Amino acid sequence: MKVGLIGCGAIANIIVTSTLDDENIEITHFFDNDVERAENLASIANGIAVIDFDKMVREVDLVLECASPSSVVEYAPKVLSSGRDMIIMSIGALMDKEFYTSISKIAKDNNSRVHLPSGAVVGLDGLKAVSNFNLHEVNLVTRKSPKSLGREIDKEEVLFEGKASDAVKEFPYNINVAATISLACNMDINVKIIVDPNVDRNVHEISAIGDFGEFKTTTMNYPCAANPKTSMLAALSAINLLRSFNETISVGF
Ligand SMILES: NC(=O)C1=CN([C@@H]2O[C@H](COP(=O)(O)OP(=O)(O)OC[C@H]3O[C@@H](n4cnc5c(N)ncnc54)[C@H](OP(=O)(O)O)[C@@H]3O)[C@@H](O)[C@H]2O)C=CC1
Ligand SMILES: O=C([O-])CC(=O)C(=O)O
Repeated sequence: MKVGLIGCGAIANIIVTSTLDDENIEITHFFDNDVERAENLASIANGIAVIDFDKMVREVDLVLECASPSSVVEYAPKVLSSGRDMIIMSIGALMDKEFYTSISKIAKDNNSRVHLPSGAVVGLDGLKAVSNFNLHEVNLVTRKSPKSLGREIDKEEVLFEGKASDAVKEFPYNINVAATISLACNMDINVKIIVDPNVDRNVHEISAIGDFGEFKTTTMNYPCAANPKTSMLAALSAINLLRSFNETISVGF
């Protein structure tokens, strides 16, 4: 499977360096605002730094976005209308209902699919399982360091409390997980974002209550060295998704 990347930053670097020896995943095309970044990563993988986006789409089987919510809005319609599948990391873009509906239709009409990795949280398997079984409430509390959230503070502070659809607008690079959870359970979930000078992890706590019972998950992520907003698990979940396309037995659904 030939894969083209949009975005050659922290997530892309982990994905590329971790799949170099994987015979089923061939990351061949590298596209970024910053051509030098694309060239550097392309040289590691023996691939091509892309100038002509449309050409890249024609030459790959799948496009993996790990760039920004605005890149999803700009490029997803093109990729999906060409019949190519797409993996999206900047999932916050899909909280816009009109955009979500429009790319769903494009994908359906062109026989392409959108894949959303679980990203920097655990627990989506359970959430999906209970989502149609009278789920009452889902909450996410995210706690990150001042460095991750780009704040200079010396004591804990709640930066945001509200719905996921608003959280992704205020923190487009820090809370895509809220969008993933919302889409998994078909609910605009409750989100609290805390900046905490006493943590060096990106911590996400999910709690869900419904007729099934309740569950809580806590993910205490190491941030990526190249981008402290982003957790390593986000990249690892995309690698896991890429590998799942070649599995004959699927586990964990
Ligand atoms: N789903 C999840 O659980 C998670 C999702 N994410 C999201 O994944 C995305 C990638 O994260 P990460 O690798 O850490 O980000 P980085 O900032 O490390 O890398 C992103 C790269 O993409 C480039 N880029 C951004 N927009 C465009 C565009 N329109 N066209 C071409 N290149 C573009 C950036 O260039 P420039 O710097 O010039 O903008 C940068 O080089 C982010 O949106 C992030 O919020 C992150 C963590 C978890
Ligand atoms: O990586 C993380 O911990 C979460 C994140 O940035 C996001 O959801 O956008």
